[in-house]
Amino acid sequence: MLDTDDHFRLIEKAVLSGSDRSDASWRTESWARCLQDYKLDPSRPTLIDLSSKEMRTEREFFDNDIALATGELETTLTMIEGGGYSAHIANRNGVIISERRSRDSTFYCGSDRIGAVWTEEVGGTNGIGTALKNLAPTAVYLTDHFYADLTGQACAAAPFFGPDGNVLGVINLSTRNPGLPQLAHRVVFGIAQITADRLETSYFRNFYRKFYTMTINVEQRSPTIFAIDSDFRIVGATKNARNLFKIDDSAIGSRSIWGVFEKIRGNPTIDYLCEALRELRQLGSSKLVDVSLKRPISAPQAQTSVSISKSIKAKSVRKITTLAECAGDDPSMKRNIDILKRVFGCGLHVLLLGETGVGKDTLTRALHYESVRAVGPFVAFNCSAVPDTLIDSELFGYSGGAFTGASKEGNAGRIVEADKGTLFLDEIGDMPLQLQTRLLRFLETQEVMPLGSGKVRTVDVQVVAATHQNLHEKVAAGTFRQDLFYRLAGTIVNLPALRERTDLITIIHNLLEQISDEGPVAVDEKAMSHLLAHPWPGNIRELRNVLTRAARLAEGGIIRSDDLMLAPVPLQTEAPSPKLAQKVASEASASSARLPIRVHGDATERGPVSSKTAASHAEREAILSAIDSHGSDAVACADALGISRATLYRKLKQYNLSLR
Ligand SMILES: Nc1ncnc2c1ncn2[C@@H]1O[C@H](COP(=O)(O)OP(=O)(O)OP(=O)(O)O)[C@@H](O)[C@H]1O
Repeated sequence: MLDTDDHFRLIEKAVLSGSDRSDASWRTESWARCLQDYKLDPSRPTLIDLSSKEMRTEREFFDNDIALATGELETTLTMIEGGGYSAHIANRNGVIISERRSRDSTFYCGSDRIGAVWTEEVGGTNGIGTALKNLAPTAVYLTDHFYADLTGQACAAAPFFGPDGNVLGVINLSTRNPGLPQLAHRVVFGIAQITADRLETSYFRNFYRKFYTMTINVEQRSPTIFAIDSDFRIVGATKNARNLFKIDDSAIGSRSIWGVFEKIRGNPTIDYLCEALRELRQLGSSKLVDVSLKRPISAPQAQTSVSISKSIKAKSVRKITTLAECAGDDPSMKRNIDILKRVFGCGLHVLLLGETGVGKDTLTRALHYESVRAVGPFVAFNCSAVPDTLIDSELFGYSGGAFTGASKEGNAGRIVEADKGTLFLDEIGDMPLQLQTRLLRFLETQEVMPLGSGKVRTVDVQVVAATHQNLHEKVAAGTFRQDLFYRLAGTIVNLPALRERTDLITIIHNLLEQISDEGPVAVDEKAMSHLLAHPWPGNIRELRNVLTRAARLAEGGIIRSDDLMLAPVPLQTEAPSPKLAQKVASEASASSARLPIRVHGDATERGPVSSKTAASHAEREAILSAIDSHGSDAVACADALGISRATLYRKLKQYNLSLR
């Protein structure tokens, strides 16, 4: 340990002259902050320990994930045994919230205990605080410390980042071992960084456990991982992925992975990637999915390899329904699919008509994945989910800075993202009139010109449009262009409502196979007769929801009529799902004094038959409460309400609401 005066002189000289070892400018800068900004005295350490009450708040940062983190510390300690190190996790406030000590505590740094605050403002130059200040790994060896009292210890710290790209905490390894060579400490420093990266990866995978994760193994060590949904839309990206591929927050939840790889399309590895994604989707029922690609990829700045994994049981992964399953045993569906198979990919656009929940989206995906286009992207765009003002830029793209609020990077747009693949335009009836003209031009020429780019790009896209609305009526009312209708209607296919199909039993069996994750589930005779008699206004979606719930309630693997809880025939034209109906009912019951309401599907049925306004009011309240609980997570909100995302977006638009 250095004499206090000598240490002060060393600091003063470095700060005043700005001279220090060229590789230690970070140290001079930190010392300067300690002296000039925080007014610390190197001879008088003023360290802070938090009370156990205060610690409860500090731990909340890590919630239930603390076990995950301390598990990593254990592993790390076994790697550096013998050096006398202890391992810590500090939260983003610089407070140590978890600790693992080596068995021999001779070289334990007593001030590095749980509850100690190690921000640079309090602890001077130190591993945790300075790593947090610079958001970079930092090794603080002996006299690098600001306080003279700490110059006998060595620490190696590395920050790790949360799923939102912001710092989550710091891994710190420290020892007072006087015989420790600096070289050995450098090795430990490397291990601290590996631990931080592993932790970041674990948090990311855990946070996005319901999604696919795609890891790009770039030469840089920091984890480069994307979380993608089943439409290949990016729902999350690690800090390094954001930096490397220039992803900003506006891209999360909106850009597809194909847009990110746009610049490197044509690369054999991307084709390989498509192949693996297809494989991923086809993997059966309850296997863990982990697809790795070994071929090099020339992503920006690195020779890399790509691996995609889904770390949860495939039962939670939406299984791709096959064309055969879509057809079932219904002659009209078989005929429809026969026609669609012939025209798909041969230049004719397709228009699917049918009530909500009949399977328009599902059928389009099946067509895509069972066609030659399967190696290309499947891009779904819901015209009612995007505010009218954004449809243009989202669909046709824009170049960087094309308008106020546009991202610097620009956006290729969904049409370009779908190049060589399929574009599913859901709720086409909601496409604003002025954009219908633009869409028509694209359908005629297969050319797009992103906003502000001035460059025309030719693409090869199979378009499938869908709607539950009556387009003829819209054409007659002048809200849908007749020429667009005819252009889209290269092939028009009407999907039958579930009550019109002749194969309900087959569909029930197929659905039970898809949803029963804890062994086979059967339906008893009485329950089956109820299922066959129900009119299914919500079509396959409603049937699926009813069966999913019933399968959970079923005792001994047999669904009985009590498990079905079928809703009476709805009052509204578009049936809310059972879950939404239930929520609507309870909302209604809360406001029953003001709004007498009768809602189907619940024992709380009351009062005279409702006015539509009252039902809408309750429905709006139910949606608001889902948003309150799930914020901007559209999937969770839709799940909670028991409706599809598309319906959620439509209802948001209808009630003039938005996700937070
Ligand atoms: N043939 C099928 N077999 C099993 N499940 C199906 C089938 N068709 C549709 N589904 C399921 O029914 C639900 C609704 O399907 P989908 O979203 O494709 O309907 P949609 O007609 O596009 O609805 P909307 O008009 O509301 O967007 C989904 O959960 C889907 O998985």
